[in-house]
Amino acid sequence: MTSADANVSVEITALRKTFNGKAAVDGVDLSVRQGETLVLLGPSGCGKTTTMRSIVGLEDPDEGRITIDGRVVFDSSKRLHIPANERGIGMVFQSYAIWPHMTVRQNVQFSLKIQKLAKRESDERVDRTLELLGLTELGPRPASLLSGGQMQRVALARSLAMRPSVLVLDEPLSNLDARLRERLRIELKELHESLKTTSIYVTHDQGEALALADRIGVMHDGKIVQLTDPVTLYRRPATQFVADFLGATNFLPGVLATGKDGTGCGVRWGTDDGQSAATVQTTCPMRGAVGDKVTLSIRPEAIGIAAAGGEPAADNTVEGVVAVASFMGDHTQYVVESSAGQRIQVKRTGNDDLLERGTKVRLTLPPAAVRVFDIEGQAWY
Ligand SMILES: Nc1ncnc2c1ncn2[C@@H]1O[C@H](COP(=O)(O)OP(=O)(O)OP(=O)(O)O)[C@@H](O)[C@H]1O
Repeated sequence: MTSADANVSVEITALRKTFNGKAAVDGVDLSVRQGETLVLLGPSGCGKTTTMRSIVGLEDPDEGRITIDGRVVFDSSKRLHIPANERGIGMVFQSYAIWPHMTVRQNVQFSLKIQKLAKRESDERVDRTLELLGLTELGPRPASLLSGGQMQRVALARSLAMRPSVLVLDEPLSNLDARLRERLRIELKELHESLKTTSIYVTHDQGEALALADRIGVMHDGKIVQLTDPVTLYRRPATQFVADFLGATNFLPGVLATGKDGTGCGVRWGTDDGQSAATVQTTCPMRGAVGDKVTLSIRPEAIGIAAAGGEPAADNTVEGVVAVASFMGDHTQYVVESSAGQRIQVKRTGNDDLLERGTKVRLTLPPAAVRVFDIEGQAWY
């Protein structure tokens, strides 16, 4: 019963879990590599927690198979379900779940009692873990007297002290305020770099996912719709849902105008019937027929903006008027009303002069930054 691939830590095959006849997890296949942080990201109700609870052993899935380091811990066809406490998984949840009547040190030590370690080894491990998480000074303090951030650090210390083969974290930072969340996010990242514990991290916070993940699996309606590294996910979303969920983007309706596979395709955009003046050349391969309805997507920071000087119309440019200009310190956020009537978001960083509301502008859409989605919302690569 061992996995063929030693680089795989957690292997999930055809996982399915229904509640009252409705699938919460609907055929998930997932391989988590040794030492990586894999983030499950998605909107509320998409099935992240149910997937995570199935891995940990707190949920009894209807179908599928789960292995951890080559050991089968769940197999519906064999009615095999190894209990949670025998799966060797450390868990950190949104609610801190630490014992308030114990000190910080006792909290961490208590988790090791289950492992029946010799006292000296247990003491050493506790010391090392407290040090790793910057909790040494707080060791004697009753856990009830800690701040939220400190409590979450204790919860993490408690799991890490057990040296789990896999660490599962479910929205561990979501009860903390924004500043603390950012600080702990950096600490988590550093901790992972030094320990390389295989981690599965569940969140609906895209910033957290991008910052922490080696790979992100985006979930939608119980399925993983894209699984890749953060940069690819952001730059090459596979579906319109992913493009929309991860970061801001402009969606513009258009009609396929030209194109041969291998050279990219051109889209008349602006209105559903393609009657506007602008043609956008893209590097996306041709996957449809001229006249098909498509949706263009371009990120606000990819669009160039400059005051219009009466230049002749050219491909990949759009004329418009600044409707909103918001200076945000490190960037400026514009909303431009295009000549075809769309409102297009543009984000500029750097020291460009601010373009005031009412300024006539020309937007530039670089071909490689434009993605094309068909009416099913699938991207063309
Ligand atoms: N114990 C349960 N009984 C009935 N329905 C459930 C149960 N647990 C989850 N569900 C349903 O299954 C679906 C997936 O829930 P799940 O908690 O896995 O989603 P999630 O992506 O983790 O959401 P959130 O971010 O809000 O926690 C939801 O529709 C939810 O209402």
